[in-house]
Amino acid sequence: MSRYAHPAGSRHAEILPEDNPPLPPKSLNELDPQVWPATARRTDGELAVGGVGVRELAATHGTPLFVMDEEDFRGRARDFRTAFSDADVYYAGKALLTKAVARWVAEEGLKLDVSSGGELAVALAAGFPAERIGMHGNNKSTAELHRAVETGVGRVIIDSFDEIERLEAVAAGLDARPKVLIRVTTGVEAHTHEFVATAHDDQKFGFAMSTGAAADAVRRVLDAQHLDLVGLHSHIGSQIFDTSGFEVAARRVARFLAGVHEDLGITLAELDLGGGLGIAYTSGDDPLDPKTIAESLTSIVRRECEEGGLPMPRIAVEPGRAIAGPAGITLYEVGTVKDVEGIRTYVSVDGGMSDNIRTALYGSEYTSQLVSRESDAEPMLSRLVGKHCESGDIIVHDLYLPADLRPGDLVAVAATGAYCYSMASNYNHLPRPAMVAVRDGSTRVIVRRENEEDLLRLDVG
Ligand SMILES: Cc1ncc(COP(=O)(O)O)c(C=O)c1O
Ligand SMILES: N[C@@H](CCCC[NH3+])C(=O)O
Repeated sequence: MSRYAHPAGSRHAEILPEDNPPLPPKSLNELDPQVWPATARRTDGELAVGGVGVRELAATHGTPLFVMDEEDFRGRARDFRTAFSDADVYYAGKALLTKAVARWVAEEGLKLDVSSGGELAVALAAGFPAERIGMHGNNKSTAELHRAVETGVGRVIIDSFDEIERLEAVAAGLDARPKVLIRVTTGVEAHTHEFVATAHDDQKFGFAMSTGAAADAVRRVLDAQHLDLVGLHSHIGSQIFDTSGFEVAARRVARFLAGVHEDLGITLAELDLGGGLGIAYTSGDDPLDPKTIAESLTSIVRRECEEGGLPMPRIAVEPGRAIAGPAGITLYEVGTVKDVEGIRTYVSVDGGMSDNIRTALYGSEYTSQLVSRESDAEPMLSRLVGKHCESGDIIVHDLYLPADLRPGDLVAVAATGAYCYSMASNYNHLPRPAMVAVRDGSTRVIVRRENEEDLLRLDVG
């Protein structure tokens, strides 16, 4: 079970107790299909994804390298579309957004959630239809709102009283009337890391239902002449494994919808229940499947609406991680193997917290293996670390790698498709890795590797 999955408080940068290492796995070469991308296979010992061997990928494109299994990504997008066939599925671009990814999303018939002007710009550059985009953000600037309204995004999710005024002014200036949803917080304590729980009252997102702010926001938006209120939005957090948090939130927000109907005589047609479905980072993780969650949410909303005497709204969801996460791996080359006698072996690779900040930030767990070959050597208790000047620059806290691991070997970390590239940095002036999409034996660079020129491009001093 991932540490991340527990409401463990601020466990970021915490080092696991040394006396409690995990048990070695049965095999160091076996790929758990729950954790690795759908097309991942070992052929003659070497890992291939999308029919392309990792040695060829590393030789041609260098390391670290993000490798996206296009078939896996598209398959998961399709699974959501099928499960939510009577609803709207907005892929949450914050998990991973490139022009190619935006096109996959469009081709698979999903809509797109963007949470900044930058994400909107990437989507538009990819030719993503503006009317299928929803715009999020707890502090959207006037310029961002202007761009969203001017380009005709399908909806804006309002997050603050200031934004109501700002968006009304922007819309009036453009003589437009954008569709808007109000983001409410339901008071649900999601079972996840506190940094990514978003529905309790003491945090920055949305309008609290418990304090009356949400009801106030509804009234103010209704008074705004240039805003077309179409629904409510609730997102409880991210990397969640149990249905109960989603269910309680769905019930509360559907009741609130019924309250709006009763008090104001207004029927809001849309109910967006956000994203947040967890994925398997390790074999112990047990993710929910889209079909189960779709059935449960739909029946809860239906029941509440029947009881409140209002028509069933159109449901929307916003999965990000559950579509992009399992489709991606990161390929690294081992640089040094350092045995700290009696404790563990530190395996340093050519990336680190600049391409995966999640371990340092949330104490996340990952699965990693030697992938350029297989090995029958003894399992060696290891810590996979990067090349940054931080002792917290850890990619995988505790794992077993084969004792014959040596510099030049390739290791892969699974389930890095979401929130790794999108949260990458240039710390220590490391160029950000390239990203390739692999499918049916062919490889396409979808984001090129940064180089020294890129690192110096903005430094005009
Ligand atoms: C409003 C909103 N929608 C969707 C998501 C996507 O979440 P996830 O990637 O966990 O599905 C997030 C991130 O937590 C979010 O804040
Ligand atoms: N970035 C986070 C999740 C935040 C989701 C966006 N609201 C992660 O890596 O898990």
